[in-house]
Amino acid sequence: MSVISSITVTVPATTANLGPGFDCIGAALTLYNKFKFTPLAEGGLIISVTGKEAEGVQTDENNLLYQAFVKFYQYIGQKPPSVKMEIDLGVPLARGLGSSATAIVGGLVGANQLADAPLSVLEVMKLAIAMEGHPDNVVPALLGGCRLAASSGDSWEICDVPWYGDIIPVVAIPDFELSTSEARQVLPPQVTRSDAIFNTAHLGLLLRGLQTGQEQWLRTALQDKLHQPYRQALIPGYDAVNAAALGAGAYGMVISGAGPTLLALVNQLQSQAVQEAMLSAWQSAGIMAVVRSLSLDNQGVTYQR
Ligand SMILES: Nc1ncnc2c1ncn2[C@@H]1O[C@H](COP(=O)(O)OP(=O)(O)O)[C@@H](O)[C@H]1O
Ligand SMILES: N[C@@H](CCOP(=O)(O)O)C(=O)O
Repeated sequence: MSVISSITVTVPATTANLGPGFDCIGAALTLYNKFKFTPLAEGGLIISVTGKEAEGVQTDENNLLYQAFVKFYQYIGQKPPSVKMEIDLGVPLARGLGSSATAIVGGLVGANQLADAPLSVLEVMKLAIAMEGHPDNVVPALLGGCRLAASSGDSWEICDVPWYGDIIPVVAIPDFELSTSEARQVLPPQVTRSDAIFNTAHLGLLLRGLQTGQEQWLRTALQDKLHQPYRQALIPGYDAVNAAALGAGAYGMVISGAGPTLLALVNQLQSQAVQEAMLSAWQSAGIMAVVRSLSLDNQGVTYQR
């Protein structure tokens, strides 16, 4: 076995659901968390966190990055080593940009590398999906790009979704948190057949719209009936920001992940106007926000020894 002094794992943020693809589609974005793992000869656990919102991350054994690290060693039947974990936060917490997915993927990949990579990427992916409970943020965080995940028995079919180059993701990130578990609690346990059909058709159209950039398809496709109607009430200013984004020429606006970040898909020409309109609408509703134009990350998780 080789001796590793430390390993740094970089994991991208994600935007899950993309409107009608609840719990099955997501894309990796150019915003990153970095996790450095150093084995400790003297024993114990040390967790340090830097970056904006660092005080929101636990620094004991309840830390999600550490829980994923431990999960990996349980899976391979070994005792987790003592470790120092240095977290550099670039992904805002509990905003619907997959911060929990970065911690789960980072912990599993960091542990796998420290242990000399006994698990394949697919095995790590299955563990990550099991920990997160749905695939749509951990899969693109791990593999990059836009990904559709479909379960097949106890395995997963993962499909790379082509993304037309001129479709730009603009994220409007408010200064309040909404935990994914809270945003899942408002969802009904059952949906009507007509709502299921609506989303099936719109997700199909979305895949073609993302691939071709066909404007009218994208405008129609971003609608959803499975989660957004129930979650909008948790996001003050939602209607105003949506109207502003559409008025400035966005193809559409959706809730990023479980929210509260709002994601507009735009073309290059409209990007600046949409960003300004979303920011101003949120400010008028009394909410501070950061609005950014991002790109798709096509690499997924990376690591350096
Ligand atoms: N870098 C991190 N290290 C450890 N835990 C993290 C990290 N980022 C997020 N978490 C945990 O995940 C929680 C947020 O998860 P969640 O509610 O699913 O929101 P998100 O939409 O950001 O994934 C945080 O409150 C924290 O407990
Ligand atoms: N499909 C999930 C996605 C949650 O993503 P996150 O980025 O908010 O963790 C959901 O909508 O609940």
